[in-house]
Amino acid sequence: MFVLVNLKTYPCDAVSVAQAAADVAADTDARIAVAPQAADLRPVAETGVETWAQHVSPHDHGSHTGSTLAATVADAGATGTLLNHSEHRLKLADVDGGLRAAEDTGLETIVCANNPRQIAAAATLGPDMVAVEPPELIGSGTPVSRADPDIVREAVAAADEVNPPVPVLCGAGISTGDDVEAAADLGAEGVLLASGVAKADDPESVLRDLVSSV
Ligand SMILES: O=C(CO)COP(=O)(O)O
Repeated sequence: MFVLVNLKTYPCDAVSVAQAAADVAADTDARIAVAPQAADLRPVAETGVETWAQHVSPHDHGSHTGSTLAATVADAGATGTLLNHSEHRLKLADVDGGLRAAEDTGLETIVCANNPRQIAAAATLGPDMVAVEPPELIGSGTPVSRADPDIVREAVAAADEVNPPVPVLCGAGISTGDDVEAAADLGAEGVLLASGVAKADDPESVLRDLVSSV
């Protein structure tokens, strides 16, 4: 199971969460990655943790004020990027363009989606992975793998129908090893989570519990 911690814009210390994630990954052989804000990519990557961007733009160098280029995040140490997170929705053309920009730079990609129909559309675009996150459960503390297991099962089936090798992650409310185990039982190959780690008093112990069953 792949555990990807999206730090969003939570007021946590990105480097100390990244260091904790790097330590837990080294001790356990679990695959754990951290996705900080763009400005924190380089110091996070310097901890040695697998580092992902939260978003990249479809653009190349030029007159694109406010954009985050795939080449720039890769240069800062990111090896992958999320696209189309529920809190950063994109036009279809920009999901496709972001994917192509990431691929050209050698970044791994995850396209996020709200539901199984969108997962099918996302998988058709050929990302490395897709992630289903029902918006109403994001930040709720109620894990999708328990609150809405069918959405995970149906997302796995939808991705399998259009693009069989594409792994499906699930996210929203995931915060314990039991939640990760439940996600795996539903066919997910990873989890995407945020508040359970970013808002924890002791992120390292949460991370250790998260990977205890993987
Ligand atoms: O949006 C998410 C991860 O990208 C999920 O957020 P929570 O783990 O806070 O529910």
